[in-house]
Amino acid sequence: MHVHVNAAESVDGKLSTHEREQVAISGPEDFDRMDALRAESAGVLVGVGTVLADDPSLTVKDAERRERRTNDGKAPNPARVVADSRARTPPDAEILDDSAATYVLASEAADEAEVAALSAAGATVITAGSSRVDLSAAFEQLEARGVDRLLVEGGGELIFSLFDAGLVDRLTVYVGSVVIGGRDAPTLADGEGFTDPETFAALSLTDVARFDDGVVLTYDVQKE
Ligand SMILES: NC(=O)C1=CN([C@@H]2O[C@H](COP(=O)(O)OP(=O)(O)OC[C@H]3O[C@@H](n4cnc5c(N)ncnc54)[C@H](O)[C@@H]3O)[C@@H](O)[C@H]2O)C=CC1
Ligand SMILES: Nc1nc(O)c(N)c(N[C@@H]2O[C@H](COP(=O)(O)O)[C@@H](O)[C@H]2O)n1
Repeated sequence: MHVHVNAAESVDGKLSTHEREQVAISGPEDFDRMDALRAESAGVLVGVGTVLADDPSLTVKDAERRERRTNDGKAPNPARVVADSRARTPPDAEILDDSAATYVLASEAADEAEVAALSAAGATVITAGSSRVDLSAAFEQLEARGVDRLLVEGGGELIFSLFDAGLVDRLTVYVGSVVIGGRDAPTLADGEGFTDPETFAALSLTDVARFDDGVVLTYDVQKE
């Protein structure tokens, strides 16, 4: 599985406000760059925290990009994938409309009735892990279904877990020219955090580019 994490943060590293409400940190050029990344992906992954906060659609917005995908024999939109240990995704969430396939990665702790409701709403539920989604195992099941290239859009809890599990290949971060602040505002990588410097995720900076009134930093992730 190739995993590319892309997100937008303020200069102080926040993904949104302390109220966890969606804010547009990117400008039009960066949203278009993100749309191009979606069009190149087999799946777009977010955590359920992002679904609950933002209710994103995760579709390719540009019609020409969707047409190119169709001409290449692909579905117009990549699959939508949500990491959702307890199957909390609302059955009327945007990611469950009929514009693309949707996978819910759940754990064995998910309530059977919630799983059934998501299946009835059109999702394919993949179970991996006892109390939290085992991301490596879930990715193996996605690959078996042809989803072999993931764009991860957030949020901070999920992104930290992916780094912690050594699953990230590439990171692009748009740094918008704004300060959001707030000790409880989500950051690019939340979770428990690393303690031993030996275990920090090591990155290699490969590009710096200006988009809108901010910069996009591109990193390859060093793997052992
Ligand atoms: N600026 C940006 O680029 C973006 C900002 N956001 C913002 O991020 C915030 C949401 O982020 P978070 O609250 O951190 O939620 P999140 O989107 O990272 O979801 C976390 C949830 O995912 C589930 N999960 C299942 N398996 C997991 C695993 N192995 N590791 C970690 N989580 C797992 C858990 O239920 C966990 O609570 C919102 O405020 C949203 O607006 C979200 C995406 C992009
Ligand atoms: N790249 C980026 N920049 C921002 O400023 C953002 N607020 C986000 N948020 C994420 O964008 C996605 C929206 O998807 P749809 O337009 O609904 O398809 C979603 O993943 C948000 O969390 N991203």
